[in-house]
Amino acid sequence: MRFLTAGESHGPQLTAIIEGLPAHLELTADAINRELKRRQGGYGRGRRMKIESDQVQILSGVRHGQTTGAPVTLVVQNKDWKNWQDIMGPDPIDASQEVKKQVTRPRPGHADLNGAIKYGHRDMRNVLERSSARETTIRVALGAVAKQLLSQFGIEIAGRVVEIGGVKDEQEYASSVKDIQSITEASPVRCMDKEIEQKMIAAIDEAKKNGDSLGGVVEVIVTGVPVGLGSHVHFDRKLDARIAMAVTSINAFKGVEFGIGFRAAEKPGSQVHDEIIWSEDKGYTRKTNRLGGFEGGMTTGMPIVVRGVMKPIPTLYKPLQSVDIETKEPFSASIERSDNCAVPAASVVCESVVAWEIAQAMMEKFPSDRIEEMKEAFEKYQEWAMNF
Ligand SMILES: Cc1cc2nc3c(=O)[nH]c(=O)nc-3n(C[C@H](O)[C@H](O)[C@H](O)COP(=O)(O)O)c2cc1C
Ligand SMILES: C=C(O[C@@H]1CC(C(=O)O)=C[C@@H](OP(=O)(O)O)[C@H]1O)C(=O)O
Repeated sequence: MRFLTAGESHGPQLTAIIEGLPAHLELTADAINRELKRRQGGYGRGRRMKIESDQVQILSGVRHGQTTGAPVTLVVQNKDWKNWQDIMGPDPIDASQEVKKQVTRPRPGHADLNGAIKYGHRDMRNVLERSSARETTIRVALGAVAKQLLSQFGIEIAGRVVEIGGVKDEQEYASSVKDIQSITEASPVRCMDKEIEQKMIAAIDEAKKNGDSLGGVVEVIVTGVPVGLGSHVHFDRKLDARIAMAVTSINAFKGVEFGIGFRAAEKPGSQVHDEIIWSEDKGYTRKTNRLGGFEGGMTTGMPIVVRGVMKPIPTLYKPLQSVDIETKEPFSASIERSDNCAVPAASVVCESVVAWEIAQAMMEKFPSDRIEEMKEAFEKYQEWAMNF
């Protein structure tokens, strides 16, 4: 199973094409729209989110609420496009026309300058339009499809915010996805602790007042995963490695860890590795889950626990040193609009990219053209693993 995405932040639409989904999977626009709405929420977002109200159109591969096995095309329109048509249109302009809203002032921390030099764009709009996290909209639509597939196998996924700007929620993850979902849905910062939530909100407000931005840490857990997704036999089949790639591909994500993650460096092996136990009703499990559900690039069957760190948003009202590429003069930042913290929204993106990687690993382990056949193979394997 694979996908491609296309689309600019202020272009007409975002598009994704998925190839390799089994036939007869129930898929509705409503299920995808619920996820798109979740991504748009969250404290700290800028004015763009007041313009957009993301809705998916399913343009191929689904008929009467079920996949047919053909490629699935998903489209989300940019409402803001109507304000950008003369700037972002594909038609050539003649020499007498002025290119409007040219960008010649690269923002430290964004893709502007590197992309401009690499692709030879004097107008850095040609870079920022695609490097914008607007693309995460369609990644969430893809994640919604993946979640739909995973739900057929009882695999559930939830995300929460565990840190914003140094304000931390130290509570260990809950093993119930439902606990996380119910609390984070009601929380504007998608945090599980009410008191800490208020401190996070205050930190975001304070940063905004100072023309600054904040990053943070998000956590995603996945339950119901069978043992043995991914593989130890080759580097690019290791599922933890693929998830790490997917998480750090989210705009502004700079690191990833599984289970106790970087804290493993401080502890002896006896306090890191999870002891193996067996029981008649559960088969092989682990006493603890410090390794976050992975050994040897494969799932252990314990919940997957993955965390990603997001750096603060690069577009700042507070000036940072940069250089205008036309005049070579230093300038002070002047911007129109930006998010000042997108960590809560990014937790939904993180869930989505993790869901996609797991769905893809499921398709590799139980390859099939029909969802029913895939379920049969899954159930047979679960029984085999239990009796092993
Ligand atoms: C949901 C989300 C919203 C974002 N919103 C903004 C924004 O409003 N302004 C901005 O400068 N960067 C924003 N970013 C971050 C940039 O897209 C990102 O820093 C940029 O693409 C450069 O890539 P890098 O940080 O991964 O190196 C956002 C990221 C995410 C995940
Ligand atoms: C559009 C979204 O996020 C955008 C991500 C983004 C960036 O530079 O990454 C910059 C902003 O774009 P704009 O300049 O149009 O306000 C955000 O609003 C979105 O999340 O849907």
